[in-house]
Amino acid sequence: MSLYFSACVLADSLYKRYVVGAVEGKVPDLFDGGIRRGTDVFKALAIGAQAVLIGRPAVYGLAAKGEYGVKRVIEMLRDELELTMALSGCPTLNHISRKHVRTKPERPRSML
Ligand SMILES: Cc1cc2nc3c(=O)[nH]c(=O)nc-3n(C[C@H](O)[C@H](O)[C@H](O)COP(=O)(O)O)c2cc1C
Repeated sequence: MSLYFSACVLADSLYKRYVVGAVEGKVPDLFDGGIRRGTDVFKALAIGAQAVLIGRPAVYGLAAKGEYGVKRVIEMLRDELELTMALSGCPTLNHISRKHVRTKPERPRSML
């Protein structure tokens, strides 16, 4: 996700303008691809997604431990997301916002 996320945040204004802007709430804004941990879910929601999709992590869980493995993958993502929310001061999903993530150009300012 970090590479994927870098691409996303660098294109953040384009994403907002042409994706979120274009659909204008007419269709759900789903983030698909590269979700591997709860922090990835948090970042996707912060840049405007309403939900995320997972593909390979569920398949990996299935291959390792069958139905239980898929359940564990989802539990781990949820637990990591909840921890990230707690550490970020977000009591609910609605509290996650764009101000919780920084793009590469914004980074030096945040380090002052
Ligand atoms: C086993 C498997 C089958 C998939 N089949 C389809 C498909 O039939 N049509 C489709 O549009 N995407 C399909 N995908 C792509 C997923 O919907 C998703 O876009 C992709 O896995 C990226 O998410 P990930 O990084 O979490 O794997 C498939 C992915 C996997 C792993």
